[in-house]
Amino acid sequence: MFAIQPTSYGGRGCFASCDIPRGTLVHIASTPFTSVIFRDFRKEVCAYCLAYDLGRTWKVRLRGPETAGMWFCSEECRDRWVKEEDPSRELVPVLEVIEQAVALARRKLQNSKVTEYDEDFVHDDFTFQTEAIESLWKHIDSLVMSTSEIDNPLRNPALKNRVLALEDIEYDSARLVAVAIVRLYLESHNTAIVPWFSWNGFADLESHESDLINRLSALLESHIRVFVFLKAVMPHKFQPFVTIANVRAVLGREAANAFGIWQLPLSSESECLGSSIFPSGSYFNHSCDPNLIKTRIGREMHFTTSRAVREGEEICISYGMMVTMPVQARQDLLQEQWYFRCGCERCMAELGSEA
Ligand SMILES: C[S@@+](CC[C@H](N)C(=O)[O-])C[C@H]1O[C@@H](n2cnc3c(N)ncnc32)[C@H](O)[C@@H]1O
Repeated sequence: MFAIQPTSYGGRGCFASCDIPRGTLVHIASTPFTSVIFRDFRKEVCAYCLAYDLGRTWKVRLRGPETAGMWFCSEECRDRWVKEEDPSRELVPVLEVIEQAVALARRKLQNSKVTEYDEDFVHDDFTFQTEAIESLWKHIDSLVMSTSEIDNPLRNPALKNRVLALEDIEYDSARLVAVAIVRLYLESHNTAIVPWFSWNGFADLESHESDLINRLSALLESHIRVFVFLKAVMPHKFQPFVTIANVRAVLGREAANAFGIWQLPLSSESECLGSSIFPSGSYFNHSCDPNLIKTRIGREMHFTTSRAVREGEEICISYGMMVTMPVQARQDLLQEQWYFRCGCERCMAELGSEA
């Protein structure tokens, strides 16, 4: 019903291949390539259908001793998660190891006097030039490589505190990256995958890594901690895939492509419960006069036309609740939160008439 083609203002976009009536469901993005329910909410959000009942704790856990930090609203959801997300049973042990490492790190941190890193890698005078960022990552690589042969980064004094003092949001990022790395591992072992589910399909998405860290220097330090943590805890067979390039690939793509898992029904009071990346749903550009509505139905994202669309017209969603704002406020919000200058037809027309 639509094809992905280049646009003149913002990379690729989705263009109608035929006339599409209003109210047509043009796409369903079903299983995320990777996703995470934020730590604060994970007991209250079903790991399969994402049901959230105003803070009620769900009771169903995985069968067996591993809990992998997941709660389910029903046994049916639990069994569907295992069947659809982890048929090869590679993911649960990885998530479990992360959970155990977090618990251990928290205990160690409580018993030690360490509350901060010995020294941040990103100093006040750090310049966010590409070369500076690349050479910092090279430095991290050499620190990790010098220890990983014989041991893990927890034994390296320059890295240890960095792993121990991870923030909740960094554990969330670590889970998001770990799921993607398990997918990559499975793919490299020829486990059957659907096309939208390939690492290449994921890596083809846009990255906003440099915009992200240029705006908030702490994020570079944070990405480093996520990498070092995964290097320390991911089981041996996944280690060849725990590379700086892969960690940066996931975290950079999250910034440009993640769909927030918002509490339903959606309102300005809704909590953001987590984050999912659906490559197949990531080619819809933003418009301040959208003709497509995205709706979360359980764990799926549904994309439905909100008016009739002509063949050849671009189909766009709105990335946030901003269509009623004045043009400059919309531009500022999109730049601030999504790192791009909106080039949609409405903005161009309104900015043109203001000039
Ligand atoms: C989810 S991706 C959409 C697909 C993307 N255009 C691509 O080629 O991969 C979001 C990115 O597309 C670009 N984009 C989306 N809507 C835009 C708009 N209205 N104006 C300018 N750039 C836009 C921005 O770079 C944004 O970070």
